[in-house]
Amino acid sequence: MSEPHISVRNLTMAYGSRVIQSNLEFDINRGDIFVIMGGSGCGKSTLLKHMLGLLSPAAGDILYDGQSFFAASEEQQDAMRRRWGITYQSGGLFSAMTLAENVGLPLQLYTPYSAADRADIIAYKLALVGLAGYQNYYPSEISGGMRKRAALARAIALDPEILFFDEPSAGLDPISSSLLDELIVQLQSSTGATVVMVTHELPSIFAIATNSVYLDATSKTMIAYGDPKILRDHSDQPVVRQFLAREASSSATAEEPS
Ligand SMILES: Nc1ncnc2c1ncn2[C@@H]1O[C@H](COP(=O)(O)OP(=O)(O)OP(=O)(O)O)[C@@H](O)[C@H]1O
Repeated sequence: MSEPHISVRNLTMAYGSRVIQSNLEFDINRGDIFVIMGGSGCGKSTLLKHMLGLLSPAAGDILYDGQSFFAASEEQQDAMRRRWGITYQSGGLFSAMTLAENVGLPLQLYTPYSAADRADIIAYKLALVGLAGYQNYYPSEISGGMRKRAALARAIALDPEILFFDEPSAGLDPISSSLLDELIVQLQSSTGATVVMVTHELPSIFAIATNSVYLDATSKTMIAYGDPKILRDHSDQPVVRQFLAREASSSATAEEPS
Protein backbone atom coordinates (compact mmCIF):
# COMPACT_ATOMS: atom_id res chain seq x y z
CA MET A 1 0.00 0.00 0.00
CA SER A 2 1.33 3.47 -0.86
CA GLU A 3 2.43 5.92 1.79
CA PRO A 4 -0.37 8.00 3.32
CA HIS A 5 -0.65 11.46 1.84
CA ILE A 6 -1.12 13.01 5.27
CA SER A 7 -0.28 11.39 8.62
CA VAL A 8 -1.35 12.91 11.91
CA ARG A 9 0.99 11.49 14.54
CA ASN A 10 0.23 11.56 18.23
CA LEU A 11 -0.99 15.14 17.90
CA THR A 12 -1.90 17.19 20.94
CA MET A 13 -3.34 20.65 20.37
CA ALA A 14 -3.65 23.35 23.01
CA TYR A 15 -4.25 27.05 23.43
CA GLY A 16 -1.78 27.92 26.18
CA SER A 17 -2.31 25.40 28.94
CA ARG A 18 -5.82 24.49 27.70
CA VAL A 19 -5.64 21.19 25.85
CA ILE A 20 -8.27 20.94 23.10
CA GLN A 21 -7.51 17.44 21.75
CA SER A 22 -4.75 14.97 22.48
CA ASN A 23 -3.21 11.84 20.96
CA LEU A 24 -4.77 12.21 17.54
CA GLU A 25 -3.37 9.53 15.27
CA PHE A 26 -4.71 8.88 11.79
CA ASP A 27 -3.81 8.76 8.11
CA ILE A 28 -5.38 10.36 5.07
CA ASN A 29 -4.74 8.56 1.80
CA ARG A 30 -4.13 10.15 -1.57
CA GLY A 31 -7.46 10.82 -3.27
CA ASP A 32 -9.52 10.57 -0.09
CA ILE A 33 -12.36 12.97 0.60
CA PHE A 34 -11.72 13.16 4.30
CA VAL A 35 -14.09 14.79 6.78
CA ILE A 36 -13.23 16.09 10.23
CA MET A 37 -16.38 15.66 12.34
CA GLY A 38 -17.50 16.31 15.88
CA GLY A 39 -19.79 18.47 17.98
CA SER A 40 -19.56 22.20 18.37
CA GLY A 41 -16.29 23.39 19.93
CA CYS A 42 -14.54 20.00 19.89
CA GLY A 43 -11.56 21.34 17.94
CA LYS A 44 -12.27 20.71 14.24
CA SER A 45 -11.11 24.14 13.06
CA THR A 46 -8.16 23.95 15.42
CA LEU A 47 -7.13 20.67 13.78
CA LEU A 48 -7.48 22.21 10.32
CA LYS A 49 -5.29 25.14 11.42
CA HIS A 50 -2.63 22.68 12.59
CA MET A 51 -2.83 20.84 9.28
CA LEU A 52 -2.33 24.16 7.50
CA GLY A 53 0.66 24.94 9.69
CA LEU A 54 -1.05 28.02 11.13
CA LEU A 55 -0.78 26.65 14.67
CA SER A 56 2.02 24.50 16.12
CA PRO A 57 1.30 21.30 18.01
CA ALA A 58 1.74 21.07 21.77
CA ALA A 59 3.03 17.56 20.97
CA GLY A 60 3.18 15.27 17.98
CA ASP A 61 3.50 16.03 14.32
CA ILE A 62 1.81 16.08 10.92
CA LEU A 63 3.56 14.43 7.98
CA TYR A 64 2.97 15.17 4.31
CA ASP A 65 4.16 12.35 2.04
CA GLY A 66 6.16 11.11 5.02
CA GLN A 67 7.85 14.46 5.61
CA SER A 68 7.33 16.21 8.94
CA PHE A 69 5.77 19.63 8.45
CA PHE A 70 6.82 21.02 11.80
CA ALA A 71 10.42 19.77 11.64
CA ALA A 72 10.81 21.13 8.11
CA SER A 73 12.69 24.32 7.28
CA GLU A 74 10.73 27.42 6.38
CA GLU A 75 11.67 26.90 2.75
CA GLN A 76 10.44 23.29 2.81
CA GLN A 77 7.23 24.40 4.54
CA ASP A 78 6.64 26.97 1.82
CA ALA A 79 7.15 24.28 -0.82
CA MET A 80 4.61 22.05 0.95
CA ARG A 81 2.11 24.91 1.25
CA ARG A 82 2.47 25.62 -2.45
CA ARG A 83 0.80 22.23 -3.08
CA TRP A 84 -2.31 23.14 -1.08
CA GLY A 85 -5.49 24.93 -2.05
CA ILE A 86 -7.61 26.41 0.71
CA THR A 87 -11.15 27.73 0.85
CA TYR A 88 -12.38 29.37 4.00
CA GLN A 89 -15.89 29.45 5.42
CA SER A 90 -16.43 33.07 4.39
CA GLY A 91 -15.18 32.36 0.88
CA GLY A 92 -12.40 34.85 1.38
CA LEU A 93 -12.69 36.53 -2.03
CA PHE A 94 -11.37 40.07 -2.26
CA SER A 95 -14.47 42.20 -2.73
CA ALA A 96 -12.69 44.99 -4.63
CA MET A 97 -11.37 42.53 -7.22
CA THR A 98 -13.22 40.87 -10.09
CA LEU A 99 -13.46 37.09 -10.20
CA ALA A 100 -10.68 37.04 -12.81
CA GLU A 101 -8.45 39.12 -10.53
CA ASN A 102 -9.27 36.91 -7.55
CA VAL A 103 -8.54 33.66 -9.38
CA GLY A 104 -5.52 35.20 -11.09
CA LEU A 105 -3.90 36.43 -7.89
CA PRO A 106 -2.10 33.18 -6.95
CA LEU A 107 -0.98 32.81 -10.56
CA GLN A 108 0.43 36.31 -10.53
CA LEU A 109 2.15 35.79 -7.19
CA TYR A 110 3.58 32.33 -7.70
CA THR A 111 3.97 31.59 -11.39
CA PRO A 112 5.92 33.15 -14.25
CA TYR A 113 2.93 32.97 -16.63
CA SER A 114 2.26 35.92 -18.93
CA ALA A 115 -0.97 37.90 -18.61
CA ALA A 116 -2.35 36.10 -21.69
CA ASP A 117 -1.55 32.66 -20.25
CA ARG A 118 -3.04 33.67 -16.92
CA ALA A 119 -6.23 34.77 -18.67
CA ASP A 120 -6.50 31.32 -20.29
CA ILE A 121 -6.00 29.53 -16.98
CA ILE A 122 -8.52 31.83 -15.24
CA ALA A 123 -11.12 31.10 -17.93
CA TYR A 124 -10.47 27.37 -17.61
CA LYS A 125 -10.69 27.32 -13.80
CA LEU A 126 -13.88 29.40 -13.81
CA ALA A 127 -15.38 27.03 -16.36
CA LEU A 128 -14.45 24.05 -14.17
CA VAL A 129 -16.58 25.46 -11.35
CA GLY A 130 -19.48 26.38 -13.65
CA LEU A 131 -18.67 30.09 -13.87
CA ALA A 132 -17.57 30.36 -17.48
CA GLY A 133 -17.79 33.97 -18.64
CA TYR A 134 -17.98 35.49 -15.15
CA GLN A 135 -14.45 36.93 -15.24
CA ASN A 136 -15.54 40.56 -14.93
CA TYR A 137 -18.09 40.15 -12.15
CA TYR A 138 -17.38 41.33 -8.61
CA PRO A 139 -18.15 39.00 -5.69
CA SER A 140 -21.05 41.24 -4.60
CA GLU A 141 -22.70 40.77 -8.01
CA ILE A 142 -23.09 36.98 -7.77
CA SER A 143 -24.96 34.61 -5.43
CA GLY A 144 -23.52 33.01 -2.29
CA GLY A 145 -23.21 29.63 -4.01
CA MET A 146 -21.40 31.23 -6.94
CA ARG A 147 -19.03 33.00 -4.55
CA LYS A 148 -18.14 29.67 -2.95
CA ARG A 149 -17.47 28.22 -6.39
CA ALA A 150 -15.35 31.23 -7.33
CA ALA A 151 -13.34 30.75 -4.14
CA LEU A 152 -12.88 27.13 -5.18
CA ALA A 153 -11.66 28.26 -8.62
CA ARG A 154 -9.07 30.39 -6.84
CA ALA A 155 -8.09 27.48 -4.58
CA ILE A 156 -7.43 25.26 -7.61
CA ALA A 157 -5.58 27.95 -9.58
CA LEU A 158 -2.20 26.37 -8.85
CA ASP A 159 -3.36 22.74 -9.35
CA PRO A 160 -3.09 21.78 -5.68
CA GLU A 161 -2.50 18.21 -4.51
CA ILE A 162 -4.56 18.83 -1.39
CA LEU A 163 -7.72 20.89 -1.09
CA PHE A 164 -8.73 22.07 2.37
CA PHE A 165 -12.26 23.28 3.10
CA ASP A 166 -13.62 24.83 6.27
CA GLU A 167 -17.41 24.40 6.29
CA PRO A 168 -17.71 24.70 2.50
CA SER A 169 -21.50 24.78 2.42
CA ALA A 170 -22.06 27.04 5.43
CA GLY A 171 -24.84 29.50 4.68
CA LEU A 172 -25.97 27.78 1.48
CA ASP A 173 -29.44 26.47 0.74
CA PRO A 174 -29.65 22.67 0.31
CA ILE A 175 -29.62 22.82 -3.49
CA SER A 176 -26.55 25.07 -3.74
CA SER A 177 -24.95 22.97 -1.05
CA SER A 178 -25.48 19.73 -2.96
CA LEU A 179 -24.22 21.37 -6.17
CA LEU A 180 -21.06 22.30 -4.30
CA ASP A 181 -20.74 18.70 -3.06
CA GLU A 182 -21.04 17.42 -6.63
CA LEU A 183 -18.41 19.90 -7.73
CA ILE A 184 -16.01 18.79 -5.01
CA VAL A 185 -16.44 15.14 -6.06
CA GLN A 186 -15.96 16.05 -9.73
CA LEU A 187 -12.84 18.08 -9.03
CA GLN A 188 -11.44 15.36 -6.84
CA SER A 189 -11.91 12.72 -9.51
CA SER A 190 -10.62 14.87 -12.37
CA THR A 191 -7.53 16.08 -10.50
CA GLY A 192 -6.86 13.16 -8.13
CA ALA A 193 -6.40 15.69 -5.30
CA THR A 194 -6.86 14.75 -1.68
CA VAL A 195 -9.69 16.67 -0.03
CA VAL A 196 -9.81 17.50 3.67
CA MET A 197 -12.90 19.23 5.01
CA VAL A 198 -14.55 20.32 8.21
CA THR A 199 -18.30 20.05 7.96
CA HIS A 200 -21.41 19.55 10.06
CA GLU A 201 -23.59 18.80 7.10
CA LEU A 202 -24.77 15.20 7.19
CA PRO A 203 -25.99 15.17 3.58
CA SER A 204 -22.50 16.27 2.48
CA ILE A 205 -20.78 13.82 4.77
CA PHE A 206 -22.74 10.85 3.43
CA ALA A 207 -22.70 12.03 -0.17
CA ILE A 208 -19.00 12.61 -0.55
CA ALA A 209 -16.79 11.48 2.34
CA THR A 210 -14.64 8.41 1.80
CA ASN A 211 -13.11 8.54 5.27
CA SER A 212 -13.45 10.57 8.45
CA VAL A 213 -12.37 11.17 12.01
CA TYR A 214 -14.66 12.07 14.92
CA LEU A 215 -13.26 14.34 17.62
CA ASP A 216 -14.93 14.06 21.00
CA ALA A 217 -15.12 17.20 23.15
CA THR A 218 -15.58 15.32 26.42
CA SER A 219 -12.69 12.88 26.27
CA LYS A 220 -10.66 15.38 24.18
CA THR A 221 -9.52 12.81 21.69
CA MET A 222 -10.69 11.00 18.57
CA ILE A 223 -13.19 8.25 19.22
CA ALA A 224 -13.91 7.10 15.66
CA TYR A 225 -12.12 6.85 12.32
CA GLY A 226 -13.51 5.39 9.12
CA ASP A 227 -16.16 5.63 6.43
CA PRO A 228 -18.99 7.69 8.00
CA LYS A 229 -21.72 5.38 6.65
CA ILE A 230 -20.07 2.45 8.38
CA LEU A 231 -19.55 4.46 11.57
CA ARG A 232 -23.23 5.47 11.56
CA ASP A 233 -24.31 1.85 11.58
CA HIS A 234 -21.46 0.12 13.38
CA SER A 235 -19.41 2.47 15.56
CA ASP A 236 -18.92 1.08 19.06
CA GLN A 237 -19.36 4.67 20.31
CA PRO A 238 -23.03 5.57 20.86
CA VAL A 239 -22.24 9.30 20.64
CA VAL A 240 -20.84 8.81 17.12
CA ARG A 241 -23.81 6.74 15.94
CA GLN A 242 -26.14 9.36 17.42
CA PHE A 243 -24.24 12.22 15.74
CA LEU A 244 -24.41 10.51 12.36
CA ALA A 245 -27.98 9.26 12.68
CA ARG A 246 -29.53 12.56 13.76
CA GLU A 247 -32.20 14.00 11.52
CA ALA A 248 -30.57 15.42 8.41
CA SER A 249 -32.91 18.41 8.58
CA SER A 250 -31.41 19.45 11.92
CA SER A 251 -27.84 19.11 10.73
CA ALA A 252 -27.31 22.79 10.02
CA THR A 253 -28.02 23.80 13.59
CA ALA A 254 -27.20 20.63 15.48
CA GLU A 255 -25.15 21.00 18.61
CA GLU A 256 -23.05 18.30 20.10
CA PRO A 257 -25.21 15.33 21.04
CA SER A 258 -25.35 14.74 24.77
N1 LIG B 1 -7.57 31.37 19.35
C1 LIG B 1 -8.10 30.68 20.37
N2 LIG B 1 -7.66 30.87 21.64
C2 LIG B 1 -8.19 30.18 22.67
N3 LIG B 1 -9.16 29.24 22.54
C3 LIG B 1 -9.63 29.02 21.32
C4 LIG B 1 -9.13 29.72 20.16
N4 LIG B 1 -9.79 29.25 19.07
C5 LIG B 1 -10.66 28.32 19.50
N5 LIG B 1 -10.56 28.17 20.85
C6 LIG B 1 -11.32 27.23 21.68
O1 LIG B 1 -10.94 25.92 21.31
C7 LIG B 1 -12.05 25.04 21.28
C8 LIG B 1 -12.14 24.40 19.93
O2 LIG B 1 -12.48 25.40 18.95
P1 LIG B 1 -12.66 25.07 17.41
O3 LIG B 1 -13.09 26.34 16.77
O4 LIG B 1 -11.46 24.39 16.92
O5 LIG B 1 -13.86 24.04 17.48
P2 LIG B 1 -14.82 23.53 16.31
O6 LIG B 1 -15.01 22.08 16.54
O7 LIG B 1 -14.27 23.95 15.01
O8 LIG B 1 -16.14 24.31 16.66
P3 LIG B 1 -17.43 24.68 15.75
O9 LIG B 1 -18.01 23.41 15.26
O10 LIG B 1 -18.33 25.35 16.73
O11 LIG B 1 -16.94 25.59 14.66
C9 LIG B 1 -13.27 25.89 21.65
O12 LIG B 1 -13.54 25.70 23.02
C10 LIG B 1 -12.82 27.30 21.39
O13 LIG B 1 -13.45 28.19 22.27
